[in-house]
Amino acid sequence: MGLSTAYSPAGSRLATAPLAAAAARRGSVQHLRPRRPLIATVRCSVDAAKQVQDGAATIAAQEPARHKTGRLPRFGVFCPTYDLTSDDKTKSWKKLVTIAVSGAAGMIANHLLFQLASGEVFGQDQPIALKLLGSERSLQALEGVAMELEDSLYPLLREVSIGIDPYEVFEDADWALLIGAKPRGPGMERAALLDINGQIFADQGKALNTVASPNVKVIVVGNPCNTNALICIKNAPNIPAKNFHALTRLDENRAKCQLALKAGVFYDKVSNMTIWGNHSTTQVPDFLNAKIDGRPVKEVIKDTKWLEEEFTMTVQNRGGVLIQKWGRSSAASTSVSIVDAIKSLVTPTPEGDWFSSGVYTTGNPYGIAEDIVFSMPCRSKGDGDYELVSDVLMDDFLWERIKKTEAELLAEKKCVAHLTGEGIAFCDLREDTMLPGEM
Ligand SMILES: NC(=O)C1=CN([C@@H]2O[C@H](COP(=O)(O)OP(=O)(O)OC[C@H]3O[C@@H](n4cnc5c(N)ncnc54)[C@H](OP(=O)(O)O)[C@@H]3O)[C@@H](O)[C@H]2O)C=CC1
Ligand SMILES: O=C([O-])CC(=O)C(=O)O
Repeated sequence: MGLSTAYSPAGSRLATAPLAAAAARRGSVQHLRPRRPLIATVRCSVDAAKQVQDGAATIAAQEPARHKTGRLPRFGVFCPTYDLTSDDKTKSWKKLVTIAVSGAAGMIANHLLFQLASGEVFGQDQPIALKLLGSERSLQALEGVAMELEDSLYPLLREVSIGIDPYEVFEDADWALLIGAKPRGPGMERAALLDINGQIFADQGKALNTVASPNVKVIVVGNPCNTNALICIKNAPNIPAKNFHALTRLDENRAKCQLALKAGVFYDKVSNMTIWGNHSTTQVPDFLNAKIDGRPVKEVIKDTKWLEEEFTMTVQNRGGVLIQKWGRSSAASTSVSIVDAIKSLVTPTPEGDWFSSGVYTTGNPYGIAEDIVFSMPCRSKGDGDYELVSDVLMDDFLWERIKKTEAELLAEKKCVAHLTGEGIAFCDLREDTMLPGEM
């Protein structure tokens, strides 16, 4: 079987043709693709060692693959030399779902990609294509990830492709799981993190707007995820704002775990768990509306001081405590929570229950400031969409804390005004609040 690794210049006709087609489908192109070097890799051999050695093969070797597929170069048996569609005809599978994942060589993705490929997330009759976004920095690692996916022989995994250009990787994506982001380093101001990562999400929002499926569902994981999601929304005007989520499901799962432990019940007895607000230490785990075995938490756990103080702080700081113990931030449990978040959108929410997600606030029934991304209680019919739950209780304790996390998000929004098209950024983060992973 042939082998090639190719480097292609930006803007080649072959590279841009699919973009033009996507733009034509959409009717208008809001953002033109920036011209910059493109590195894409073709993997059409099972000889991994030779692949790594052959790091700089020719453009010519890559172009035939692009001609045949009109898509990103693929890996292994997913190369265009093998026609997978002839196999699919004999199977009663659903139509292929295309999932783009950024930060695909990172720790969270290293769990998530295998859960996606196994069928655990979208079901055993749902074939998937994985499109992995990396960078020049991570390209080799990304190839390693793709090789491991191949070696796992997942029947539902019908395509693996990698790239470092979001305009290629996000093409026709039905789901975009945006994980890649720079971690905050020692001594780094939150404002600097907002700016560096915000730039990544502005670029990726533009790319999604131009080439993804018009109804793509986007889950932003990379921190600060609420504000990154807002930046994405503002840079993707063709995609409904409702389609964007900031991941707060890990916080919900952490809160459920703490309540179950305190009440002496198994996790599955805890329901209606809302995380309000920002994925930061100002987040509000709502014990007023949560239930244990169908009963209000406050009827089961009568220790209000524990709920207001220890429970709340444990959930807010869980990520940081974990980093102190493990030396790295949560990766496996984050991946599980991304799986939970997707499943919550593609399966009907059980009657009377709900789930938390960071979503766009415009039109919310609670009186939370409009035009930010705020974690709130959601329900889904299982069609990928959701509605906000309106019948929730509110008291002074809960509302006061909701206002604090709202204030933080409004301040973060001002810091990224230059990335949302709202003018000149002014960053005045009074308290330098933390991501859950920082303490
Ligand atoms: N919302 C939530 O609940 C949680 C969010 N997180 C966040 O998820 C993100 C990813 O976490 P994790 O997978 O553990 O992190 P890793 O460090 O393992 O991977 C992150 C990836 O981000 C990419 N990246 C993009 N820009 C930069 C940059 N400037 N410097 C360094 N890396 C960059 C890198 O990929 P490449 O080079 O390919 O771009 C890297 O592989 C982080 O922002 C983390 O804070 C973590 C836990 C929970
Ligand atoms: O700060 C981080 O990277 C980790 C994080 O979000 C969490 O554990 O909730």
